[in-house]
Amino acid sequence: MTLAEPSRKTSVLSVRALHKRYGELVAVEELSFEVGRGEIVGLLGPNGAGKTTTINMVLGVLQPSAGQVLVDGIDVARRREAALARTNFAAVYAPLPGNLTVWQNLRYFGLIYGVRGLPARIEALLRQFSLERFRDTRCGLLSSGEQTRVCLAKAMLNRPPLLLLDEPTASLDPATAQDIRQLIRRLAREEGGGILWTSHNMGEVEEVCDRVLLMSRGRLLLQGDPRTLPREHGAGSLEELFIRVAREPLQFGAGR
Ligand SMILES: Nc1ncnc2c1ncn2[C@@H]1O[C@H](COP(=O)(O)OP(=O)(O)OP(=O)(O)O)[C@@H](O)[C@H]1O
Repeated sequence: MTLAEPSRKTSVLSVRALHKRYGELVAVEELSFEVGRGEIVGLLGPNGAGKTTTINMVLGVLQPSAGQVLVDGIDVARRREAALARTNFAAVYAPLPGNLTVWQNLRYFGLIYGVRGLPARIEALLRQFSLERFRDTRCGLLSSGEQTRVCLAKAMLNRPPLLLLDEPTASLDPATAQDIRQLIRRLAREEGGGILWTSHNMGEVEEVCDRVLLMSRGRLLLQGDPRTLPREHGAGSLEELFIRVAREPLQFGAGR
């Protein structure tokens, strides 16, 4: 199957009964969820809830203790390379090499991903992310917002059906963060990929995400539309619901 072929599956990500243990600590427990085509799903939870562990298992960086991850219908454990060709990732803690220019970085990662027609793809991304004037600038010299745009351009090189974004707007000023959110929403709409997004900014989550998954202590406790979920649980806002789940996870079933 080539990347251009549409998949018959509607989910770009299926996480099934995923489990991760670090010695005695259960970091992720019986976690199951889906991300649909063109859908932006927020993965939320207090520090230590298991979000990064989950993302690393989706990326095939960490091996699950049990359970299964399917990217675009492909089992990551059995066909890692094919699954990874259908995903990409951006996070502030994974910046691009600062000594390479924007163009060199896009070329380098484009070669790793085996992108066909790479020069034209790079030019299109430079335009899409308003990066043309930084083409020959070393990434280490760019501002945080500009570096985020380059990271997102890199993440779109292979037109991934699944995009993982770990706090993509952390450290950005409010105006730049809003620009980035609009850009990401447009990408989901126009490119049709699914996005799994982590953030601690509940206002941003309400604005961007179609659905949220609220985790605590490794378990998925609540999920739903970020605009209606708080009311369903007697909270005035997503932030209030988040704080209640963080402080009283047992009320939401964390101890089961
Ligand atoms: N390599 C490891 N060895 C042992 N424990 C680990 C390891 N990696 C993570 N943990 C533990 O697993 C739990 C989940 O961590 P994880 O980083 O997935 O949380 P998180 O939800 O991403 O948190 P944050 O919002 O702070 O980034 C935490 O208790 C953490 O201390």
